[in-house]
Amino acid sequence: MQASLFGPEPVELPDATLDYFPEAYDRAQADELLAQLMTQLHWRQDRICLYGKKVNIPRLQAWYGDSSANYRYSGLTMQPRPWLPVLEAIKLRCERLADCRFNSVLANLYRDGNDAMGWHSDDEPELGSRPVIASVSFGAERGFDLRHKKTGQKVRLPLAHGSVLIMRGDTQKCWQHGMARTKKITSPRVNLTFRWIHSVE
Ligand SMILES: O=C(O)CCC(=O)C(=O)O
Ligand SMILES: [Fe+2]
Repeated sequence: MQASLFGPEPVELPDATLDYFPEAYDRAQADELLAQLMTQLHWRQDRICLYGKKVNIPRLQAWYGDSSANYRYSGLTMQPRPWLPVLEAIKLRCERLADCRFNSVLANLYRDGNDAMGWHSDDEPELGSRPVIASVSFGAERGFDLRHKKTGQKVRLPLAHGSVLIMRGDTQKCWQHGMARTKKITSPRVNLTFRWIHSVE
């Protein structure tokens, strides 16, 4: 497969390094990959403890990677599922675009505009100090919100069907990101974030 025809488009923000490839995949490829990811991934409903109550998180998730890429989450050690061919192919494309390697991917399925992700940084110790994260989007275009931790500056990047956003440098240290609910969206979106997990003892 050829590399992206367009981009990267650098997104100029203080204390962040972002490269956006709006058409890493063309429309036909992106349609096909969306269908494969929706049907092939082992989507599950995770629950978190909120004010002492177990509640469903507002999206479905799946975790794949090398068997060594364990990570700890709320006191549990999570084992990734072994790679699927569709994920390995997308991983390779991201490794070429980002010029680095990934050993795991967190997949999120936003079934419609009611599904969302709260403000956070991808700053777990397993990710190291200046992680490179490649975020691939298929399906409904949703607004990816960024908020500077010190200045409060806010930006919304609409992430297109078939796009790749690469976050690196101080992006996680200085910014939070999230995805708000929206009544306007009634169709699904799949997002894959490729990461390198270091083993932490
Ligand atoms: O769905 C997105 O675009 C963001 C996903 C995300 O922030 C994450 O998986 O950590
Ligand atoms: Fe994130």
